[in-house]
Order: sequence, then structure tokens, then C-alpha cells
Amino acid sequence: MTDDAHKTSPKTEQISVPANGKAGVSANGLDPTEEALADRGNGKLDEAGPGAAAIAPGADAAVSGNGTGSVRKVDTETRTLAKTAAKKADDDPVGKVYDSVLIKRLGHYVKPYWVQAVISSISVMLKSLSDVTGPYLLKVAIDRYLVKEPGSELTWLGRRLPSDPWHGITQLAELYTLTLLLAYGFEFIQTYLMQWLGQKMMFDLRRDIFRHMQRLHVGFFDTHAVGRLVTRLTSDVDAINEMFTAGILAIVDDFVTLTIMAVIMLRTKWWLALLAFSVLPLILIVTRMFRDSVRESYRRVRAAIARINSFTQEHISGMSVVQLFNREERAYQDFEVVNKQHMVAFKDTIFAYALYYPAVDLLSTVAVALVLWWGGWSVLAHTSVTVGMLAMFNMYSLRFWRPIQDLSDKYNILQAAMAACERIFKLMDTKPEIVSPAKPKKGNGSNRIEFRHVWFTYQKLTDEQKAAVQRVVVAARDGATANEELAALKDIDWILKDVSFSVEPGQTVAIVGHTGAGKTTLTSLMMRFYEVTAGQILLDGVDVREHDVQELRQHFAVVLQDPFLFTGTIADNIRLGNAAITDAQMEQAARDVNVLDFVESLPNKFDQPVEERGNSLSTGQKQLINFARALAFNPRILILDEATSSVDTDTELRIRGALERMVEGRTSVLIAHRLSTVQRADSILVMHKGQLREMGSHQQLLAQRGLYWKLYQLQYKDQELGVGSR
Ligand SMILES: Nc1ncnc2c1ncn2[C@@H]1O[C@H](COP(=O)(O)OP(=O)(O)OP(=O)(O)O)[C@@H](O)[C@H]1O
Repeated sequence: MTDDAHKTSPKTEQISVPANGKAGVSANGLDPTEEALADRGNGKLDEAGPGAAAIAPGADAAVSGNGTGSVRKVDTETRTLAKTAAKKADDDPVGKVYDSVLIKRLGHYVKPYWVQAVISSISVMLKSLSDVTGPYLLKVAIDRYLVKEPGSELTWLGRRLPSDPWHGITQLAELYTLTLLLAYGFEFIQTYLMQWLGQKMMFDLRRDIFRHMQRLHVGFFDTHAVGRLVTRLTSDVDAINEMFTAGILAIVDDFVTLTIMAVIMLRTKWWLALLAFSVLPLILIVTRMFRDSVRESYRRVRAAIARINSFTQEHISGMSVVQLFNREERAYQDFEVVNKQHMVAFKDTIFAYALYYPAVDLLSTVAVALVLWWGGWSVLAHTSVTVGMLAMFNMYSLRFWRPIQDLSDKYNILQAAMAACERIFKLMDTKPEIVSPAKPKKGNGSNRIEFRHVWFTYQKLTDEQKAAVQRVVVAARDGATANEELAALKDIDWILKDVSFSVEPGQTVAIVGHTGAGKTTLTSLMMRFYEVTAGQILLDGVDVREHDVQELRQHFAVVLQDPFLFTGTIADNIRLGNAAITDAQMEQAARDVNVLDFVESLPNKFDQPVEERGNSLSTGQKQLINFARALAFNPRILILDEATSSVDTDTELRIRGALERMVEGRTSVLIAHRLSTVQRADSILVMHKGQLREMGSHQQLLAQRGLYWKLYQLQYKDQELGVGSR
């Protein structure tokens, strides 16, 4: 880096100086490090890079378009909001710059690449050494050959220097060039190896996080926002990478440079060195003030970016609703508030940087002036200070404070990385709540499902509450009622209450009931996506908790009301990576659900690309592909959860035949609101507020004149009205 490389034009200085003291502004006007910093700790979908790119210019535009009065109001509002947001940013445990436990765990990821890490560290030290030799060589050149100080030794590092000035200067110039080349070489080695190590480490870390997330129970994803989890894999991992590539080694570089310069200065002329260092206390005070202020505003920047991201994400996803209800202006105003929070926070950061860097520059100039003044006097007075020494001290005094400036900046990188580390390891420490038992049991292969006094709530219960509900189940098994316990458990939000039934092998059981009655929950429990709170669910005569989880789920295929497709092709979505499904089986499955015509009409047929979440297809088409997937997997148990609700009556009729073939001889569970689709089921379960209220065939239930009958009446009337109104 050249001496004035960190000085930039006022406009860019605000932006570029903060992060690393080096010139350079990213395309979006944010320093790359700053973008990365802002990215960390974000709440929702935090693609801070592009996010920030869109934000910075937008913020300015929003402000200029506003009246000044309201700007000030928004300013105060947003400042307060931003501060509160920053305090609430649970995802941003800012504090430590070094945590031995976290570093130790990170060490696990560096260990496989320790050779590269060691070579990098040695290179950085050698580079620092080469870097600081320049001013010393200048001193030698001046004192030995230009000014010819009396008594100047013509030796250097034990080697005799040539006495001829022309020859000597040339040799020193060669030496200087050599040190520059060495510095370049060492920097190359260090940069390349460290970046390589960083990428390897990020790869390993991301792989482990993803693998861990896949093992986590479904309930975990109910309570953790997708965006936050994505952040763990992206910007948090990046933050750690930055710590390795730009943080730690740069700190080593700074320390080594500082130490070597201090040693050379002290050894050359200790009192002149102390004179140069006399501004140190002031620089430390300024640095501390800067660090505290920037830490706080960075936190606010991160919180603000989180808000902008979640706001933008939500409004882009719901753009059609925004436009339909003409909410553009309102949404724009709301966006302006969050956008402003970001700008205000960032402005504070820039203010701190704008004050700090010139302040340190000013103090270092004071140091240089002191050295020049006192040292100059000494030269004139022909004391032991030489002109060469003065030149060297001058150069070192200017450079001496830059590592300190850099260190204060690296502090932010370390702090952000430690916060990211904490979040990542917190996620990695989350134990999957649903795991296979040590010795899984095999069932009898009958495909019989049985619910025995199942109680379930999504709430977390205390041990006491769990014991109480357990006693209720035991009493129920003995045909008794545990009234006391039941009274104690009445405030719990039960989703299923004492549900018992069985689905015999090959039978089709339909579950009906109002919205929120607990129908889907019943099927989720069968596949052990959640653990029953009390009671038992048996598959093939074995408690689902005693099955191997993967084997248990292999029994099932599910078609949901909300079909899900992955990015890939239609074939990928039917096979889901199962190579055992042949092309012929895939085609047959598509034919059976009457989606083959549609697939064949596509330009690439089964290889037709499917966009994210199947956005290029209609809901009905997606659902038919989901049907084909279920059929191609040839499951032993089939669950259809409102599976035909998104296809039109015509399509439903077309796949009804396929449905009948699908459920024939296969244990099937059918959830449906339209009672017309469940009439042929062997048994119909009527759920109401978490309880199984009625059970029987269509005719039996109608004869009972209970809940099912009422539902049937309602739908029957609806149909009549529908027909009448046409
Ligand atoms: N992951 C969850 N976390 C907390 N509560 C949930 C969760 N999933 C469902 N619930 C609640 O459990 C209750 C039953 O939901 P469930 O989806 O089983 O009902 P359903 O009968 O299938 O309804 P629908 O016919 O609308 O699909 C609802 O009150 C719902 O709010």
C-alpha cells in the first residue's frame, strides 16, 4: 500500500475509509467490508450484498423527495426505532471480539488445512518485515552516501558496504527492489493460501450446517424464520471467512509491522522514538471512543438491514395484494421509514469514521512535526541525530499509526465474526428432537395404523404437565377418568384430545371436520414429524417411536393441498432423486393421474425445467405432478390431504379413476372437506375441536344424525343453492 493510499476524495472517503482504510468503493457506494458487516446479524432473508446495493441509493432518493419537516420527524422516529431494533436484535449477540470456546470450535474447521495456515502466517510476518525495511534503507543511503555523516559505519547487517557512493546507492536501490519483490511474493502466498483456506473452511462449515438442518425436526422450522436460517449458511459463514482472510492475518501484519518499527526506532534513537510515541495516549483515547461509537451504529445498521430485507421480501411476495388493494403509497411510506432507519444508522457510522481517520492523521502529523522539530534541532546542533535518521523517523512516524487505525477496524470484523460464530454454533447445538432409537424395531408389515389415547399439543409442556397427561392416558386405558389431572390440563391448547382409532390394512379411512379440527396434525403424527404428547401411535404393531425414522417415512407418500415442487425438471420432481424409479414407471404414474398429455405437450416433455416452487405451472398441474410422484414411489400407505382441492371438477373426475386404483388394496388416509370425495371410504372419522366425535361408514354416520349428518346437510344445501343460482 502506498503512503497515501488510504486518502481518498471526500465523497469516497466517507465510504471507503471506514472498512479497511484502503481506497475503493463498491459499485453500490458501500465499502465491500461494510456491506459484509451490515449483512451480518440480519433477521430475515439477508442477502445484504444485493440488498444493500439496492438500499443505499434508494435511501438518498427517498430523503430528497421528502419535506424537511417530516424528514426531521422521521429522523427522530427512526433513530429511536433503530436503536430499539438494535437492542432487540436477538440474532446479533455483539460483544466479544474473542471467545476461546468459539475459536476452539472453529479451530476444528481450520485443522485440516493447518499447513496452509502456518505458511500463510509465516508469509505475512516476512511480508511485514520486508515492508518496513524501505525507510531504514533510505536512512543508510542518506547517512552513508549522500550526507556522509562522520563516523558512519560502512557495514550493514554484518556485511561491508561499498565505499564508492555511486556503487553503494545502486546496491541499496537493488536491495530495496529486492525487499519490494519479496514483500510482493510473500503477500501473494499469504493472500492466495488464506483465501483458499477460507473457501475450504466455508465449504465444510456450510456442508455441516446444511446437513445438521436436514436432521432437525419439523417443529424446529415452525418456530425459526427461513430467512434467519438462510443467513446462517450465507452471511454468517462469510463473516467467519472474512475474519480469517481479512481479520486475523491483517492483525498479525499490523502487530508485526508495529513491533518492528518500534524496535528499529527505539534502537536507533530511543528519545526520538519516545517523542514520536508521545501522541499514543491521545490516539488510544480517540480510538476507544471511535470503536464504541461505531460498534453501536454498526449494530443499528445490521438491525435496519434486517428490517429492510424482511419488509422488501414480504412486499415483493405479496405484490399482487399490494397492487390489488392500491396499497402502493402506503407501502412506499412504510418502506421509507425502514429505509430511513438504515440511512440514519449508517450516517452515524460514517460520522464516526469521518471524525476518527482525520483525527488520527492529525495526531500522527503532530508526531512527525515533533520529530522534525526536535530532531532537526539536534541535526543542526551536530548531536548524534543524523539526516538519514530524521528521514527514517519521519517515514515511520507517518506509518506508525496506520496499523492502529486498521486494528480498530479489524475489531469490528472480529466482533461480527464472533457473533456469527455464536449464532452458527447455537444452531449446530440444537439437538434434533426426533431421532431413531438405538435399536429400532421392525413391524409385522401389515400396514395397520393404530392411535391409542393420543393427546397432542404444539405447546412445550412442563414435566409436571407431561406426567399429568400420562396419568390421564393410563386411567383411560383402564376405563377410568382422571378428573383432577384433566382439570389441571384444561388451559393447554390441545390439538388432539384422547384420540383412538385404527386403520386396518388395505382400508381407506377418510378424516373430515372443520378447519383447524386437527386432521392434518393426525397425519403428521403418523409420520412422526411431531412427537405425541401422550398416548401411542402404532404402525405394523410397533410404536412409531420405536421404528427407524427413515424406514418409517418410507412407508408413506403424501399429496398435500399445497403441492411443492423443487427447481429442476418435471422428471426430477417425480423421481426426487430416486434412481430406482424407471422411465417407464414414471410415465405410467403420469399416465395414471392423467398428467401425461400435459407433460408430452411441453417442449422438453419430462425434461421441461421447473422454476422455483413450480412457479411456471398452475396449482392444479403442480398437484397432478405431486400425484404422479406419490404413485411412482409406490408407497405402502397413502395420505391425501385435501389433495384434489386445487384441481377443477373435470380434472378431479379424470383422476378419480386413478385415485381409486391408487387406494385399492393400500392403506390410505384421505382428508377432505368435500364430502362427495369421502363417501366411498371404508370408514370416516369426524374430528371436532381435536376430538374424534364420530366414526363409521357414510351410511352409518348419516343414520346417526350427528355432526357428519349436519356437515352433509350443509354441503348438500350449498350444492342445491349453487345449482339453483346457476
Ligand atoms: N406447526 C404448528 N404450530 C402450532 N400450531 C399449529 C401448527 N400446525 C397447526 N397448528 C394448529 O393446530 C390446529 C389444527 O391444525 P390442523 O392443520 O391439524 O387442522 P386441520 O383440521 O387439518 O385444518 P384444515 O382443514 O384447515 O387443513 C390449528 O388450530 C392450528 O392453528
